[in-house]
Formats: sequence, structure tokens, C-alpha cells
Amino acid sequence: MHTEENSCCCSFDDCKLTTEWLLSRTRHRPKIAIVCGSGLGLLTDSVSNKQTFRYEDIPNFPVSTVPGHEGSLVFGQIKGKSCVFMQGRFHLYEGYSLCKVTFPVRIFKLMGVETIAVTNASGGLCQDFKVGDIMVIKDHINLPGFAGQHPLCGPNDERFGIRFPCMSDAYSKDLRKLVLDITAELGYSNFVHEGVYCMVSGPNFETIAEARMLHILGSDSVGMSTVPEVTVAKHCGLRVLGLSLITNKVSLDYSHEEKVNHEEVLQISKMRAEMLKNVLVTFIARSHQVETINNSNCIYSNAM
Ligand SMILES: O=P(O)(O)O[C@@H]1C[C@H](O)[C@@H](CO)O1
Ligand SMILES: Nc1nc2[nH]cnc2c(=O)[nH]1
Repeated sequence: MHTEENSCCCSFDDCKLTTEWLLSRTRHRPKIAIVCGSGLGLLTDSVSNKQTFRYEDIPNFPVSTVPGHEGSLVFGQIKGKSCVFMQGRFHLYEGYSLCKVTFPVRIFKLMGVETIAVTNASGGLCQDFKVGDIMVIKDHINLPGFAGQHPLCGPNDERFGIRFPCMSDAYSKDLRKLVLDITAELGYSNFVHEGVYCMVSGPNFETIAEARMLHILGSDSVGMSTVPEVTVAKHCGLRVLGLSLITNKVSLDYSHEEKVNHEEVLQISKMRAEMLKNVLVTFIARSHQVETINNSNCIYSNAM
């Protein structure tokens, strides 16, 4: 039954309005969007012909409330390729609905974006991972989704995608291969792994018992984002790459004395942002090598 409570707070018309607002203010027509995780805003350093919009100035956009998330949408070019960066993302624990958290993904789709690269900071559960490693996300566990906190709950708007989307191939195999090739060429193979990311709502970090449970369930890393954005991106037909920076090791042992905190997460992110930037710059330059997806439900890219 359609009720006010289960209706999406961001309708197709809201998305259209925001898309038109942006397209009428920028000449950029990006094909790639990049979401910068905690402390990873520096990823925009290599962008030329930059045009920046503060989130608070964009109609219907939420605003960033977390340190390490600047709150700007940055359009520009990297190696001649038009792209858009979210310098700062939104999280469930900030009090936003998952519909709001994922709102920018649908805007990107309507603008003509075909590929989205989602980055995050996460805690390493896999015992082989070291702080500062990069995990290429091959799959995820949507823990809040199991409890009904899911961005696609509520009436489905077919203009974005189908009611029951397949998620077994959410992270493009071809894009993963491209990134693994790039990291090998850059000499980064020793600290790059593929793995499974698990989303928890946060804002607290895990208890030892929770961490042990997530590890047993098959999670290689744990964080508080990414999964809603990827789910909505896959629903609307975007190609997805997910990169997770391991900013801390998650304790699985009661004798472990180290305590994780957000400042440490930001510190490691900033230290490794340059490395992640090198990967993404090459990825952006070469992502056209991977076959283009069917972009049939993009309504604006050719029109404006
Ligand atoms: O936006 P991401 O997922 O990179 O942020 C992670 C998860 C929490 O927001 C924060 C914890 O330090 O970093
Ligand atoms: N849930 C969670 N999120 C993180 N983000 C960065 N590190 C962590 C972590 O250890 N746990």
C-alpha cells in the first residue's frame, strides 16, 4: 500500500529539478562520478577546469555534517575526461534517510554519468590486510538492508530501474580487472586486495563480538557507507567500481589494546589519498577501454 511513510522523500521530479539546475549552471557533461570517502577529498587535486558547487546551494541536496567530508560537488576534467566528484558523502548515522543518502547517485544518472567509482575508509577484518592497504570491493553485505533499512524500499519508480534488481554482479568485473591491472602497473600490488565490504549503520565502531561475527559472515572490511550508493547505482544501470582504504585493523581479540577513532581514520586516509588518486586518475583515463553500458534510461545527457 502507498502511504506517506513508505513514500520516497526524493521523487523523480525532485531529481529532475536538481539535474536541470546543475546542467543549466555547468558546461561539464561527466561520464564518470567519483564519491570521496572520509578524508579522501584530496582526490580532486588533479582536476582541471574545476567548477565547484557547495551542497547547501544545490536544491534538494543534503549537507555534509561529518569532519573529513567537505560538502562540495566538483565538476572538471582529468586527462581530458569530464568527471564529477562528490567531495563528501552522506551517511545513515547522520540522520538522513537512505533515499537522501543516495539522492546524488540518481542525479548523476540523469546527467548522463555511466560509471561511478565509490571510495570509502574502512576497518580491516581480514587478518592479511594492513593499515593503508587498498581493497577493491568485489561484493558487499548489506547489513542494514537485512533489517529493512534499504534505499529501494517503498514504491519503485520504473524510470530509475526495476523492482527486483540483481545484485550478484553489483561491482563490475571488467572495472575490477582494469583497476587490478592499473595497480600492478603502478607497483602497488603488494598492498592491493579484492574483498567483501560489510556496511553497518554506525556511528559507533564495532564491539569485539560484532567484529568476530562480521568476520565469520565473510566480511573482509567494515564501514558505514557505500552499500546504499552502490545499490541505487546498480538499480539505475550504472557501472560500479568500489575502492576501500583500510584505515585501521578491527580488533577480533579482547587482549587488543588499540582503540579506533575517527581522527585516526582521517589521518590514514590523508596519508594514502595520493596513492588512491594515482589509481583513480589512470582509471578515469582508461575506463573507456571497458565496454559502454546501455544508457537508455538517461533522459538528459543528449538533450542538453
Ligand atoms: O564515508 P566513509 O565510509 O569513508 O566514512 C567512514 C565511516 C565513517 O563515516 C567514518 C568513521 O571514521 O569513516
Ligand atoms: N564500522 C566501521 N567503520 C569504519 N570506518 C573506518 N574504519 C572503520 C571501522 O573500523 N568500522
